[in-house]
Amino acid sequence: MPHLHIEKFNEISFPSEHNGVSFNFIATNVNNDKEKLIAVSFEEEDFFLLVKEEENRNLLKTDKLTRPASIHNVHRALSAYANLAELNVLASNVLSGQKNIHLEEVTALKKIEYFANDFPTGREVRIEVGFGSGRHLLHQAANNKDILFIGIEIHRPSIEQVLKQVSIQNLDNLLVLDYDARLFMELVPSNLVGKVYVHFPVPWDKKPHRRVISTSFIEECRRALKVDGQLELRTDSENYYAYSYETFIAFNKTVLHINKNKDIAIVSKYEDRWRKMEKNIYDVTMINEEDSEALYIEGNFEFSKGKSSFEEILKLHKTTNRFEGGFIHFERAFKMDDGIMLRLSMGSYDRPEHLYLIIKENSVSYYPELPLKSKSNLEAHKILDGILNG
Ligand SMILES: C[S@@+](CC[C@H](N)C(=O)[O-])C[C@H]1O[C@@H](n2cnc3c(N)ncnc32)[C@H](O)[C@@H]1O
Repeated sequence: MPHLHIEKFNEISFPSEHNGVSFNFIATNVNNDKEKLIAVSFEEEDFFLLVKEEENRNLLKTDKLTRPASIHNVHRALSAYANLAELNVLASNVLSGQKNIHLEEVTALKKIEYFANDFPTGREVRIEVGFGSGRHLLHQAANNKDILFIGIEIHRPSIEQVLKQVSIQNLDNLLVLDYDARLFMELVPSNLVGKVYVHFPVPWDKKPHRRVISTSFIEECRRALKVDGQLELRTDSENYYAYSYETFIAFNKTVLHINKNKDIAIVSKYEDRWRKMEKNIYDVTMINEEDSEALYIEGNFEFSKGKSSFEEILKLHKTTNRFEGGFIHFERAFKMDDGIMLRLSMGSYDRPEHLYLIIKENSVSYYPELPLKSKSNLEAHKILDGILNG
């Protein structure tokens, strides 16, 4: 992740603009004034830069929660701030050059709003969850030109590597999304998808709630799959295979196929490694046999008028509110010139959203964008609105 190691942090006056980058406001952690967030707008993207003043080093870096679709924009914002605030930079991995030409040309990288606002439904869709090096995804897209492939990853270097290939191979049937696939599946229209590939997911033996395969993930996949559509899990972990089998078999009206050491058309980087180590590879394929009801999610993310005082709201810091099917946890609190900001996680336990909430005298708003419109997020929002009203 891009960062600058600086001698000392200097604050500019807000708002300011430099080299096309707008610096809108600064927020300081209420419980640690050595941690600050700088709100930036650049090329229609809003995000934070994070300042951390530590005992033996000071850093200006990417805020992981709000990082924009183009990492190039973080590089630009870091350089512009350093320049404007006349920071003495001791070490840096910030690039000063032009955008990678492949990334500039490629329109394949989409934000979640693209899918939330108008999901492409003109042709069959296939989804690959956690595509890693992208070998399988790129092979499938190149060989099935009339099908739209959507690749979902949370590892930025893998995303950039695949975008480069999309440009080199001139693929117009492949879209890429940097997002948690478990949440994404909730907004895929019903009966649209031909295949969902989950190849070599992280087993998360010690943190099973982070696994991609779960009852709710299978439920959403099944709803999104057309009749005869398939959810394909491939894993080298016997433990993950056993856990997944148990989770799949609880579903009615589905057909399951189990395979051991099946050969497939293209071998991923992980599979290559396991094959060389002569590990067993397990496939669980679920075939959907049912038509599902259309996706319909009701509700909005508006806040009601009137709320508790800033002091009362700041007391929420570190508290957790649990409700049926989900929770809201107030992770951090920040002070701004004209209000306060909370960082929270909320929604369902296995698919929480992490976001910021800006609270001013007459308004409450999510930053930089609304949560994904899912049932559990809407439920969490209703409860959050109630909490803010005391
Ligand atoms: C072990 S790698 C396998 C990569 C690739 N499928 C292969 O076979 O080589 C698992 C990948 O899943 C990604 N991943 C993990 N959790 C995810 C999630 N919730 N949503 C999207 N991608 C995820 C990780 O970043 C990682 O690249």
